[in-house]
This record gives sequence, structure tokens and C-alpha cells, in this order.
Amino acid sequence: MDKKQPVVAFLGPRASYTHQAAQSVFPPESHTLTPLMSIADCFAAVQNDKASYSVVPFENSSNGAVVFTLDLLADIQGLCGDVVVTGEIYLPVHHCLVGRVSGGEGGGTQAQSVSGSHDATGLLEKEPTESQQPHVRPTHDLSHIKKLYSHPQAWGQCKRFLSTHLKGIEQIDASSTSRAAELVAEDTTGTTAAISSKLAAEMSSLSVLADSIEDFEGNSTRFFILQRRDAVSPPPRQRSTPQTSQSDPQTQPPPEEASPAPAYKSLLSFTVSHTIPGALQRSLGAFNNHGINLTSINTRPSGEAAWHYIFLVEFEGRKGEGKVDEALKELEGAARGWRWLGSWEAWRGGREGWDSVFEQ
Ligand SMILES: O=C(O)C(=O)Cc1ccccc1
Repeated sequence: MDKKQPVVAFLGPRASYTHQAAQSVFPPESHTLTPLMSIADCFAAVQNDKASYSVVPFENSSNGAVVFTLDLLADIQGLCGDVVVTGEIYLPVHHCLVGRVSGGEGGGTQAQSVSGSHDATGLLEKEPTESQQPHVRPTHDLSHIKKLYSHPQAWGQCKRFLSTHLKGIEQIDASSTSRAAELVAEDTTGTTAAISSKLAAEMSSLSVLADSIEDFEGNSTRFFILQRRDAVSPPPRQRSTPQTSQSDPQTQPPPEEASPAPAYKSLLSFTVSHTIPGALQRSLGAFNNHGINLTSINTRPSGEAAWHYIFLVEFEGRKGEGKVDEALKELEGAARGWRWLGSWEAWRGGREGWDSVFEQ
């Protein structure tokens, strides 16, 4: 292997969704793709110059922000102050329930029809209404499943399936969905299952007990590409929406020749005085006053005192554009402090590309 290839760290182990996202941008022939065990490790790898790039999950279309990533961007511990965002990647996400088939090889293949059959206490919620029903049924019996593993993001994306078919079953957080599949493969009782991709199931020699168990069609996750502030070189463009466990033709980005001039997005964090009325409004007003469109706002505890916050604001544009520079000057006077967290070329499909998926 050529040692000079740029190292691209990602939330592993291999076959995680983050791995699939990283592969869609960084050709493995010319990059050393390196799995790490946590999102914090991915930030540290860039901060400490061990990796040129890291890829981390940022937000999901149905379940919202990944708080681990927000906290590391907010960096209240001052551990990764040199890390900035320089790219975004969109990935369609189809979750599977993976594990061992009841009774071993060739076990039952009939869908389990009893909803809530695991709720021995009878104390849990009522049967889901029709609109809360999952759109798929298991392809195998699930009555032997006693414990579930997955990344915390996955629980929130598969609520309907879990509350219908695995109600009351213990859910244990894993560092990623592919790690969850590994944990299930290591369990000799055969009574655990994971939510992961089909690819992760294949890599861990597990069976798919139910396919596409996400609540919403068009479920997708946005990932950030991270680099060191002093070594920013734009990452390659996303080559295509990667082929995940199922190909999703309607979510492919538009072809190269259809692309308009690049549009940019940027991210920064700021804190405001908690004693000056209107400080938050004036800070956000700095963007509005210069015609800048905000695309997301997230809030995390600032760590200074209870109920004090750090705001993470994403907006259209980049430094060097007159209106952005003007807004930053105004923010300087309105916020107590702020920190630049990077600019990147927005994915050309934009949010609208995904909205059209949800409309179908
Ligand atoms: O756990 C993974 O495989 C990840 O890459 C994080 C994640 C989890 C759930 C949906 C999308 C990304």
C-alpha cells in the first residue's frame, strides 16, 4: 500500500453507514480508509494530524441531529478546536433487523403476526394505530429475541417496527450499527439481534430477520467531512449516492452536466449573554440583516452553567462573500463569542432532492 495516500478516518467498524458514505467520496484505491471506534476518535484523528480527513454522521432526515457530533463541534472541552467541516455526504439508509434465525439454519420463515407479543407485563402502550404501523413485517420469527443492539440513531429511525414487533425488548447502545452486528455475531445464545445494514449482516455472517424497517421511506443521513483548519483542501465531490444494501435510484444526485454553479454552506457556533434581553435575536438578526438564509440551528448545553447554551448555526454562503463577511462583523457585536466551523460545497441535489423523495 502506498504510504503517501491520504488517510480518511471514519466511524467503524467496516460496513457502518459512515464507511459507505466515506467510500462514496474517497476512492479506496487512492485513500487509506481507516475505521475508528467512536465519533470522538474521528475528531481526534484530524485534530492530531493522524488523518487528513474524517467522516462522521451529522443528522438524519427523520431522527434529527447526532448529538455526539454536535458536542464535538461545540467543543466545550477544548479538545478539537482545529477541526472544521469541509464537505457533506448524503446516504440513503435502509435498516435491517439482523441476527440468528430461530431454531438455527433453515428455521421458520413466516412473519410473526402477533404485535406486542414481548410485552409480558401488559403495562406498555396500547397497540399502534393504523398510521403508526410499520410498512414491513418480519420475514422470520422473532420470539427468541431477548436483547437488541444498535447505534442510538437507529432506535429513533425504526420506532414503529420496534414498538410493533419487539415491544419491551431491552435496547443496548453500540458505537455503530456495524459494531452492533459484530456483538450479535459474538453472542452464542442466538437470542440477540441488531439493527444494521444488510452489508454489516453479511460481513458478520448474520441473517436478515426483517428488511427496510425504517419508519419513513426516503430515510437518509447527512455526514460531514472534517479536516484541520490549517490544512483545508476541498475533498473530492460525492461521486454518486452510494449503493447501499438496496439501490435507491430515485435518490441519485443529478448527473455532472446538469450541475449549476457551486453553492456553499457554512457552520459556526456562538454563545450569547444570558442577561442582555434580545442578545439571541440580535445574533440571528446579523444573518437576516444581510440576506443570509439559515439552514439549521442546533443548541447544546454550553457547560458554563445549567441552562446556558451554545448555538450551532448553518447557513448558505461562505467567508469571502461580502454579505457573509458583513454578517460576521455584526455577529461580533451581538454574540458573546463565536467560532468558525467551516465552509463546504453543498451537495447539488440540495434539500429539495430529498424533499421530492418524501413527497412520493
Ligand atoms: O452506526 C453506523 O453505522 C453509523 O455510521 C452511524 C449511523 C447510524 C444510523 C444511521 C446512520 C448513521
